[in-house]
Amino acid sequence: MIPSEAPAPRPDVPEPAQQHELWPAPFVGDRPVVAELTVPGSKSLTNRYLLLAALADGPCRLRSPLHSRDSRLMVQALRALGAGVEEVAGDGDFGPDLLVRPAAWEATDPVTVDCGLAGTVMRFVPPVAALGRRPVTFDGDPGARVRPMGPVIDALRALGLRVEDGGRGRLPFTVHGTGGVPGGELEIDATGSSQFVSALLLAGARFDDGLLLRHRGADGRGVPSMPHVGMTVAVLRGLGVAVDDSVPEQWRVAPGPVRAFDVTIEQDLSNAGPFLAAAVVTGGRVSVPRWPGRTTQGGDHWKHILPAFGAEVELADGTFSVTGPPVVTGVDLDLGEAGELAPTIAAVCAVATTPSRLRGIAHLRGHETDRLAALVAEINRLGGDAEETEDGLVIRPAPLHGGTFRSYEDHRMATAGAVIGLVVPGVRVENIGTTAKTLPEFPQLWSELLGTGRGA
Ligand SMILES: O=C(O)C1=C[C@@H](OP(=O)(O)O)[C@@H](O)[C@H](O)C1
Ligand SMILES: C=C(OP(=O)(O)O)C(=O)O
Repeated sequence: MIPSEAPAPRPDVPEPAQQHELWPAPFVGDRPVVAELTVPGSKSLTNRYLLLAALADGPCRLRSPLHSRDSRLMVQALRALGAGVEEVAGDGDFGPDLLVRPAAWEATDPVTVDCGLAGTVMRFVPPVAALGRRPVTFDGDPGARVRPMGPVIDALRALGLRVEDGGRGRLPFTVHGTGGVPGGELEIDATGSSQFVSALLLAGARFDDGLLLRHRGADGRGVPSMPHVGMTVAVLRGLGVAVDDSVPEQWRVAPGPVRAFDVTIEQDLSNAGPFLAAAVVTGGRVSVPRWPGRTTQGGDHWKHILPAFGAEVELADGTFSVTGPPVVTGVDLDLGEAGELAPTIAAVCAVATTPSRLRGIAHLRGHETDRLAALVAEINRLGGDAEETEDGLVIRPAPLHGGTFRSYEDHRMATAGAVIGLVVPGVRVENIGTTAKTLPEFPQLWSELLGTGRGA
């Protein structure tokens, strides 16, 4: 069944009063996209290092960090908690470096933290706020107020903190720190997001007794996006924090200092995705220099995912290249480890010549929007044939036509619309500016990719 007008994916979130501009997605038709480009720094690495700098035992430097809405919200949150963050000139292509002076925890006056729509801010900052002495109120966009937060709030309570949330288990809520967290053993259900695990591990070394954290999923379900937990563990170890993850779904963080650091942030491999997908859907070739040889980023999965569509991939001399196939075939993929990549993948599936099935991504219903509903609605609005399953999507080939592709304040919905628009004439993406969440340069980089931008 192909509904002509699908329901709004988030009926619980009011429509923005303001009408957003429609961005005419550049259409290339039969012209293969051939380009080389790099993208700004990783959101996940930038926001982890920013947070850990506020907890470190001395001043820290982030080189080539991401500068986007999510990273700015993290900076503002850490400043509110008493850390100093300053921009200094660096060698990065996408903005200055950041110098961070760790937080002083003595202040007692109440503050408010705006989480925007950033999962890394709304989940990672509250356990850090618990270390201080001031009441910290967390709030965010209307879309953030429906994102799952319960496991972090419950964990803080289990650690002895007072958290006022009006019984909602969501934003807004206030954490009342008392100047320290005893720590100890905790059990949470992190089936809704890996960020619940990361949030507690990131602060865990600063708890008096450290932390022993166990995941116990409803119906035995596991933690999604596990590479992001792996990233958290690797970053902590790199800063001298002892983490034992030898038992599945259990993590022990030893109490101790977080060593001050000077790091260079890798480019965001998940955000490289739409550009790589451009090669796939147009039968072109896109290369990304400075691809890390070893990385904890989930975006490294492109190496395994893009060949499933028939593309050829190569990593040579630090440059990752993708050559698109003559005919894009559908895929059957479990994306439980890489849910963040699903909107881009779904866009490629929508223009593939055979059916696709994406599995293991039920938790995408709690991302920036309900991504499963949003993808179905927007692919079908263009004449596609997409359907939700219990844990993912089925997308069948159908002739697509132009029209509006709504983005629901979701950066990855907006870039998914751009990918489809490359090969479907007349696609207009609503609010392309929402890409500022993690990639404010998207419209310019997309023009450069197509040889129509600066320096073309
Ligand atoms: O820890 C992180 O930096 C992230 C974890 C993942 O969250 P989920 O586990 O909720 O998918 C990912 O999708 C998100 O974009 C970033
Ligand atoms: C799920 C995402 O973001 P967040 O960090 O806000 O959860 C994402 O960027 O795809």
